[in-house]
Amino acid sequence: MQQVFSPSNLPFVKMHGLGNDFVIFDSRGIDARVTPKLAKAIGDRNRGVGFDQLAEIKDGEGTDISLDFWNSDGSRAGACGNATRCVAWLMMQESGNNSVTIRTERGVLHAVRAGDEVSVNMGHPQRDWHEVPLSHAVNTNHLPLAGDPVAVGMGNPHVVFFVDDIVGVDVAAQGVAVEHDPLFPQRTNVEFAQVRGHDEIRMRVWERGAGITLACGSGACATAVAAAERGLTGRTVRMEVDGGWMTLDWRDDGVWMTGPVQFVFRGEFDASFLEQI
Ligand SMILES: N[C@@H](CCC[C@H](N)C(=O)O)C(=O)O
Repeated sequence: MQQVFSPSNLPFVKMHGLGNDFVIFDSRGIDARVTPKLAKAIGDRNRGVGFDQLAEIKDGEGTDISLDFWNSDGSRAGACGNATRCVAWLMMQESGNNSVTIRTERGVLHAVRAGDEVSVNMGHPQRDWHEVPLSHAVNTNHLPLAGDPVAVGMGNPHVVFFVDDIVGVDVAAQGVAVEHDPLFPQRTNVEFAQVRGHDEIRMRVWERGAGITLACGSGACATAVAAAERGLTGRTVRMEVDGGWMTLDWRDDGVWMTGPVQFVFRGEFDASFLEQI
């Protein structure tokens, strides 16, 4: 019988990476598990705590830990780069080590300290249509959509539009329309990118299941891959998102993403809140 969360076993941590904010649970050693209903209630910015994503730490499987991710609409996500960096920081603070291995839906990720920032190898990009995934076979470098975007899977689906004037993009209106386009059977994250030079990109994002966020780590990785594939940049870029700056480095062993993390507070839920869910 699965244990139901109760205030005594539901402490949480609030963190953000470049303003992409997270509630982090540590479910290691207990049977209780997050549910879509619980995630959606906690993610409500008026009635709950509010987050872009919830990260649930579970026992490792040949790794230090495992991680599951939930969006604020209660949907699951196969990857969450900024939350991975935040949790990696927590684990490194706990262990005193400078690296951590993390099992996620997309496989084993490695994170390391990078000065006062955290780097994570988000793995290799998925470029075949069925890996992204898309609903049918198309050229993922030139999707049959207005704006000629690129599709890249990073454990979750992304579609990247290159634009000349990123300030003028209506991210919400265009983002929600593309998120729900039938070409994406699992919906998609939507990035808009303006290339500033061979090693610099400005990116804004509409996230599947969360809407506009100040940063998206897997989206930044997808954008860096798309730009390099199109020959618009090299494989190492500095990227400015609404929440600040990060570095992307597409190496032979995967796409490394580096940026800051910020601990905000530790909290615990009141029983009256949990009882209403
Ligand atoms: N902000 C995350 C991406 C979170 C998941 C995304 N909304 C999805 O549903 O795939 C990141 O930093 O990667």
